[in-house]
This record gives sequence, C-alpha cells and structure tokens, in this order.
Amino acid sequence: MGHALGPGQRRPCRRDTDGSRCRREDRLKVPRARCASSPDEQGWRLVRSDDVTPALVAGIDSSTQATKVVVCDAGTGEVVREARAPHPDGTEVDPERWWEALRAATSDGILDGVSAVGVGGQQHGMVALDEDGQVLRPALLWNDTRSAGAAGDLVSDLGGPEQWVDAVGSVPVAALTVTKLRWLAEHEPETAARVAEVVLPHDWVTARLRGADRVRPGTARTDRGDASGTGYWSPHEDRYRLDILRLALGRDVGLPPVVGPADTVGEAPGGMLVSAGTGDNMAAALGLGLEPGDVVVSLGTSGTAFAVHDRPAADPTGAVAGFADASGRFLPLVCTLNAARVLTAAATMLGTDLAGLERLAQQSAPGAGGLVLLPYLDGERTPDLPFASGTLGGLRRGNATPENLARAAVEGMLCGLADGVDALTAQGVPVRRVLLIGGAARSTAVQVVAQNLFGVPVDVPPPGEYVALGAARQAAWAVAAQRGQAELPAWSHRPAVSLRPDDPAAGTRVREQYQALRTAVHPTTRREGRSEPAT
Ligand SMILES: Nc1ncnc2c1ncn2[C@@H]1O[C@H](COP(=O)(O)OP(=O)(O)O)[C@@H](O)[C@H]1O
Ligand SMILES: O=C(CO)[C@@H](O)[C@H](O)COP(=O)(O)O
Repeated sequence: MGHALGPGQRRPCRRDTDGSRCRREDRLKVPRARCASSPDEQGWRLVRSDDVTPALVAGIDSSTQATKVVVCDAGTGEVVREARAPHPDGTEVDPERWWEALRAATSDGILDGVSAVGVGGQQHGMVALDEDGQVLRPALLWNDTRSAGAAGDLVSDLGGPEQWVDAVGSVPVAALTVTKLRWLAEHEPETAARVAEVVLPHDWVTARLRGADRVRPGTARTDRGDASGTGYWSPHEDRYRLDILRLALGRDVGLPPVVGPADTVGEAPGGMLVSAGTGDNMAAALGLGLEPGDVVVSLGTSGTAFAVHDRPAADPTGAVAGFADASGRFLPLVCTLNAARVLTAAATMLGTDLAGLERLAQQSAPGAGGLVLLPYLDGERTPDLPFASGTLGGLRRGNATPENLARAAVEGMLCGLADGVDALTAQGVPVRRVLLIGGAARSTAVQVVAQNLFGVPVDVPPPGEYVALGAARQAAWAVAAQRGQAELPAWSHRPAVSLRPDDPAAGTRVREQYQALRTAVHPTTRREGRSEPAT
C-alpha cells in the first residue's frame, strides 16, 4: 500500500530537509511514525507545528459496493483527500477483494502522513477462518437471503421473538451473522467443522491493516457496534451469548474480543495507529455527530433508518434491530434490502440512466397518478419477506407513463423507510428531524419526495462519505485517548440543505396508497415467505 513503510523505516519530516530548529513553544506531539526527529522520553517525537498541520487521520468505509477512503484534519474533521475503488457485485465475496479494493484506493499515497486510521464496514457479513487464519469460503454478506429458513428455525429454537429480544436485542433475519452460521452448519457441514474463528468484515479489514497477510485466530478485535449485529452478542449485557452461538453452529468457535470505543487495536506497518473500527451505520452516526431527535435515513445499497439512543431497543416485531452504537450507547436501526439500486433498476426499465430517471420522476406528481411500486427487488428484510419480488400496482392505461414509473420507484423506496422511522418512534426514539444521506440522497427527485414523506423536517447534509468520516473521527478519538483525552473530538459540520414539509397531506396520501398495496399483496409478513420460491 502507498502508505506502508517497511519495519523500521521512517518517513523524513521537513525539519530533516530544511535544517530549521524547533522552538519549544510551537512544538506538537505526533505519533512516532510521522517524523524522523529524536524521540522524547514518552516515545513521541517533537516536531515543529508547521510540519504537522493539519495532523491527519483517515477513515475507511468498506461497504457493499465499494471501499471509500477519506483523510481528514484530525482537529476539525475537514476532508482533505478522498479515494474509492469498487467491490465485486454479489451477496458473497472473497474478503481478499475488499483488501484489493483498499490497496487500489490507497495506492497513490493517500494515506501518507496519516497518524491513525479506522474502518467502518458493512455489517453482519460472515467471515469464517480456519486455524491458520485462511478464509474458508467467500463471506456471506448481509444481503444474502439464503439463511432465511435458518432464521425462522432459530427464532423457534429459542422460544420465539421475545426470547431473542431479551437475549440479544434483535429478532434474527437472514441478514444477521447468527443465521449464516446455522446455514453453514446445515448446508456445508465440512466447512463448518473447520471453522476456528468467525469475524465480521470490519474486523477482518482492520486486522489486515495491522500488517498480517492473514487473520490468525485470536488476533482480530471488534467493537460493540458491529458485535451487536451478529445476533450472538448482547448490547444490554455487553457480552457474547455463547449459548446462542452454539445454538446456531452446534459448537464453540473463537470470536474477536470487543474493545472500547476509543481503544487502539494496533499499528499499521508504517506506524499509523489503528482504531477499533465499527459497523458502517455506527460509523455514519459518528460522522454526522447525531443529537437526540436526529434520525438518519441512509440510502445506499441498503436503506437504513437509525438514531443514537440512550437505551437499547426491544422490538419483538423484528422491525427495529436493537444494535449498539460506536460511542457506548445504542443504535436502534431499521434496514431495508432495497434502496439506491431500486432507482438503478427503474432507470434500466425505462431505458435511461439515473439522471434521466431523476428528470422523469420530477415531471410526475405526488402519488405517481396512482402507480405504486413495492420495491422488493432483492427480496426484503423489513418487512420480513426474504423471497418476495417487486410489485407494480395501480397500473391503468391513463397512468402508464415513464414519468409515473420513475416517481413510483422513488416513492416506493422511501415509503419503506418512512415506515422504518415510524417503527423507531414506536420504540420511544424521539424524531425531530430526518438526516438524509447515502448515494441516492444526492438525487433531487429523492429529496423532493422525502420532503413531505416523514412528517418532520428533512435535512440533507452536503454529499459526503459519512461512514468513512465517522471511522476517521473514531481514529482521531483513539489518538486523543492515547494522550489522556477521554472525549470524542468535536468536529464541525458543513450546513445541511433544510427541507420543511410544504404539503404533508400529499405525503400522507403517498404512504397510504403504498400501505394499501403492501397489505393487499402481503397480508402477513413476519413468518411469510421464508421458503424459497419454486423455480
Ligand atoms: N445522484 C444519484 N441518484 C441516485 N442514486 C445515486 C446517485 N448517486 C449515487 N447513487 C447510488 O448510490 C449507491 C451507492 O451509495 P452508497 O451510500 O455509497 O452505498 P454503499 O455504502 O452501500 O456502497 C449506488 O447504488 C449509486 O447508484
Ligand atoms: O445490514 C445492514 C444494517 O443492518 C446494512 O446497512 C449493511 O451494513 C450494509 O450497508 P451498505 O453497504 O448499504 O452501506
């Protein structure tokens, strides 16, 4: 990687080349790897402030579709460099591809001069390692629904949804790691028998950042946020539920220890500190600096609605997952399987691109002339319909236009998340504004529809990689903690575009027609559709 100095190598600082002398009063302390001048007694190297301004931290978002990297000023959070590289499509992937994407994104030296790095990763993915740290099979990702049957079985095995909520805060669906382990035990027993340790995508990438060519059992670390998405770690008890791991896999295997939010888990070969990292939604919460009353609606590969809350969620309907956050609190979250890629699919159907879809959608009216799309194109997680497909309802000769189809796609994607925000409200989460982020939040058509759909003001922060930003903020926190500062560094935020509802009745009508079609097509949800459709 561009940043990686070999063991013992040091990058020269400017003092070495310009021969100037440090004055005591303008010295800063920076980690050892940043500068080749003499160490002081604490092992920090003293360098002139203009040599290290700004002190830099990096955040990595290893998400479903891509790896994104931001490098920030550690003091303010201002992004100074960015890069990205794509991941392969699919619902299972060899973790090596994530590492290759990270190498590609950082190959031009974007991490040069960075003092600490953190990783936010797609949640739930099952990375199964053998006793040598070799990956045993491609990681099964959060959006792989083949473990839906295992999820249903596990719910029954423990005694029902309430028992799951009591144990781990969430009712298992195919997304959760615990169901993937049960699936592995049932469908690939020989592989299951060789598993020595199970880690999550961010745990794996973080361990690789520390320089190892493989992730040997016992070396990876995780955090509360990502651990809470496994289904075998309890957010309210702060501990693994090994009985549940056994229920899924039939035996014990190694799991990464859960470290604290501001902990450092090691150093990269060039000397960068590596922070604990977390799940991507938890990282986004850090990147946005959420306040009580803020609910994030993120429109990436997944759609998520979540908030930072002071107590764990407990929703036996399974709509709200009772996750932990990356700061020591909780992160009640609703996730849909179909978000930004609904728009891509609709654009393909219309023979256009995202810009074309955007134009068409804005030429239609709220309600799309009665055309409604249930956008369950990849099955759905919330509601729990893993093998459902999309449904276009209300189609008439008079409304069969490209404009209405484009609008119905945007409305359908957002209605599922508006239902998600309602589910958070039902859990006692205060909802005073929605923060709209993720790739599809860049779309003006999405913003126009969102404005009246949530019943509260919608703020659209400037386009940015908030997962990576949050991971970088965690890295800055780890650096601060090493200096004895306990608080999460305060970072400034650029102002959001604020959208006030101007026709809430229109939003209500859009949601009502969506709910009517959903009820007609899927009258029950929770236990329905768990069997794969006949082919
Ligand atoms: N202007 C836009 N309008 C609609 N969708 C967009 C736009 N820009 C990006 N996207 C979509 O956003 C998605 C990527 O969003 P992102 O939040 O980065 O996802 P992830 O974190 O899952 O990788 C892609 O599916 C892309 O097509
Ligand atoms: O499963 C969830 C949340 O529970 C997803 O949100 C994944 O964490 C993937 O995120 P993106 O790639 O869509 O950002």
